[in-house]
Amino acid sequence: MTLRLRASLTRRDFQLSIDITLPLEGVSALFGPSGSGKTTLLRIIAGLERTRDAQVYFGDQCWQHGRVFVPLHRRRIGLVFQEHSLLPHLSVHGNLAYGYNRTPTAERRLHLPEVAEMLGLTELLARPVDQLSGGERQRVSLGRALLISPQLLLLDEPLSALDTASRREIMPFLARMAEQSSVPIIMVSHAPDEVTRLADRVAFIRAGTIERIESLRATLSRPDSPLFEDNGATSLLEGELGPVNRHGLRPLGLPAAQLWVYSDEPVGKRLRLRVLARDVSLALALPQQISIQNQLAVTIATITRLDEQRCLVACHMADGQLLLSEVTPWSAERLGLQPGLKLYALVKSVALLL
Ligand SMILES: Nc1ncnc2c1ncn2[C@@H]1O[C@H](COP(=O)(O)OP(=O)(O)OP(=O)(O)O)[C@@H](O)[C@H]1O
Repeated sequence: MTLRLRASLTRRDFQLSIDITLPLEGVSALFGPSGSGKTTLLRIIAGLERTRDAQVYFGDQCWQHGRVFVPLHRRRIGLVFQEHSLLPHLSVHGNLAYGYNRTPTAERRLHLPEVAEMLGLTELLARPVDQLSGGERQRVSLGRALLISPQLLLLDEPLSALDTASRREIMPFLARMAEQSSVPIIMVSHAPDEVTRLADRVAFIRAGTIERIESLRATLSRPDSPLFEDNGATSLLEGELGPVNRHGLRPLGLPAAQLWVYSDEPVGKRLRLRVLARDVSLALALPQQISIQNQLAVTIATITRLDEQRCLVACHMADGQLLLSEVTPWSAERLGLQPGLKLYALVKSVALLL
């Protein structure tokens, strides 16, 4: 299933010109700088920005083309914005039930108890929404949008009004919602950590045009990815969680490509892990007397000179996943690094993306 979108729009200092086909499975992030047109694009998809000559097709449904213009409520889109827009005089339950009760019975696919459970709201159902934290309120907004059983969820920077602790708290719920609800999500974000954590693919927008659409994995494997602006190059690894050892650590991934992590998730659960390239060192032999637990046999795929002081070395792990390491050009020369060389990656720190 895809969203096909063609639209152009001119404002005083701003020109939007879009012609894209966006796959709709899972989470698509719309990533770009402030003023690049992210919200405008979302509004065109929702039918809130009525541009002449735009064409919007959701799968084989025509939402806008020529004289056809389907209004927002008939597009069956769930919307969540930066600031919550809950009904202040109602409880959590009242807010969740609001859209649900207005959805025709035949179209209801998601129901209140399961959505409340998914978003950790079951214990809060009786609470008035003005007695909730910012993060809890945003979870209610997500639940309310889901309970109209939408065909598509549009999230416009849903976490950006929250403080760091609330963002961290809500991310696992968002991830779970994306995984369990099977509703495709388009999420506007300018936070690389959100995108790395939640997205399956990224559409990069700049000055009113989509520069490219690529899978998260593809974007993380190129050294010039705009997602690296904050933390430098980052690897995204995936694996199944193993049982806890006597030190409280658990293996993630296949035995030959295993990283040790702390986690309370169940055995067998697939988890994403983020590793910053600057936290990965390379060694020609397996070091013996070293505190670093995570030592992996890898093979160099490519070496890219980033600047005077840094080389990015992309390595294949034994399971085929790509692990990036940042080293100095001096180290690269000293170790004789070249594509095809087998060596060891020492991973100083990993972050589980729950
Ligand atoms: N109602 C409006 N009238 C005129 N210009 C507008 C209007 N809304 C947005 N703009 C302009 O259109 C351009 C794109 O705005 P848009 O809100 O889509 O960007 P954005 O990428 O979502 O930005 P941000 O990340 O800051 O929210 C900007 O130059 C903005 O100033």
